[in-house]
Amino acid sequence: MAKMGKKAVHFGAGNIGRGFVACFLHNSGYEVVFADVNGDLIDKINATPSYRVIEVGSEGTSESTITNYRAINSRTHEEELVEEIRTADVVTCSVGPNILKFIAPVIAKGIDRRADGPDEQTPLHVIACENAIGATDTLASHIKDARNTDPARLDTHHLRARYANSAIDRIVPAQDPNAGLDVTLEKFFEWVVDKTPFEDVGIPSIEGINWVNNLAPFIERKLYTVNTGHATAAYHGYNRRKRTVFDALQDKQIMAEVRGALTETKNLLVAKHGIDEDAQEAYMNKIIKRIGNPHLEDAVERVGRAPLRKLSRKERFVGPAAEAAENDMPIHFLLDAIEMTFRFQDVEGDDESKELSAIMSENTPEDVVAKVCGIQATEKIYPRLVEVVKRVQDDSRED
Ligand SMILES: NC(=O)C1=CN([C@@H]2O[C@H](COP(=O)(O)OP(=O)(O)OC[C@H]3O[C@@H](n4cnc5c(N)ncnc54)[C@H](O)[C@@H]3O)[C@@H](O)[C@H]2O)C=CC1
Ligand SMILES: O=P(O)(O)OC[C@H]1O[C@](O)(CO)[C@@H](O)[C@@H]1O
Repeated sequence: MAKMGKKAVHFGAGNIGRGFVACFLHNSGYEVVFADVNGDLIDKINATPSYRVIEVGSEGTSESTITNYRAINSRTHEEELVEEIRTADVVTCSVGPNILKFIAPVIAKGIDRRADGPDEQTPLHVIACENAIGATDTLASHIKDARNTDPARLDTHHLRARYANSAIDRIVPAQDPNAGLDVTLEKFFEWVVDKTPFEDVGIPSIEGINWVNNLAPFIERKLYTVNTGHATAAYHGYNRRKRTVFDALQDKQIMAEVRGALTETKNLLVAKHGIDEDAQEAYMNKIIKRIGNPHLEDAVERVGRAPLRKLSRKERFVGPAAEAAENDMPIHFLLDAIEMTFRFQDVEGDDESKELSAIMSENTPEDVVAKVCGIQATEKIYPRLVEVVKRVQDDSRED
């Protein structure tokens, strides 16, 4: 039976927002106020009293029903949203790492209006649920930016808000446009949150969260296994004209590329975090099975979306490859995946793939590596990335 009275404001009423975060908040007794910029979606949410979350997998299908939510357009109804944040218990988001700076100002205004807890009001618990290392820290730094908050009150900000990083893992593919608000997703989920920022003010009771003291190994293991593997399959699949990730993994050569890339990240994770090698091997096999779920119909273009973000310094390919290279570990398969990512250009509906294409045609290989991957000439991986970029540029000139 759901407990009443708690409120969460969730930015981003998309796939992971409706299908995962809001679902868990609802099941834990929260009223969920969605904040989004998509007017049609807002109207649909406010006109639909419930939606279904449908879990699919080889074990069969199961459903749950989500109720007790509302939606606010953060572009047109800022004052209303500020008040919701002032009176909320939790703020979460799943908008994409590049959008965090845009949602920060309204959150900052809501926090500035709160009472200085914990006696008067418990500080707001803020958790960003994005595929990025330290996404909540990034959001917090935008919120605390003097342009967004009251600089005079920064030294008491921690009395009004606390920030915890998280790792979130669940495959939620693009949804059938005729499905309304319903979300179809995989059964598996993992949501790990750093509990240390909340310990003295109370950890929110959200069923399903694994609260930990040290998030770093969890987020790196997740990003460098699930996301590296998934994106490797997607980019190789895209370049070999496969439709879905499942289709890509039926190709033995692509499967070998995925296994190769994940073996390279496994070597790094084992050496860096002391993760047991057999446990990591088992995790890797489980991930390969998950990303190959035939029931998800997950298009390679969705999984490959935003290639510039995915080629950046702290992300799923360049992050582990740069670190492995510094430690003289093999990175052959990661470089293959990076090459396939550089070839993901001019994809319909993906602005970053168009931007990538322009960057590739207007810059030297050295400048591309610096601009896109954030890698310096002094780093061991640098000449190998330059070689990859040069090969992709040469091939495009021949086309
Ligand atoms: N779909 C998945 O399988 C998973 C996604 N994630 C992460 O979750 C985040 C969101 O991914 P999805 O839900 O798949 O994307 P999505 O595109 O389905 O949802 C994003 C939502 O954010 C909204 N939005 C955009 N700008 C906004 C703004 N300024 N203010 C408020 N809302 C705004 C969009 O209108 C959209 O409804 C990404 O960081 C992704 O990496 C993490 C784990 C799994
Ligand atoms: O925007 P991104 O980083 O591709 O995030 C979505 C990805 O997150 C994952 O669900 C993993 O949790 C991938 O399966 C999915 O493609």
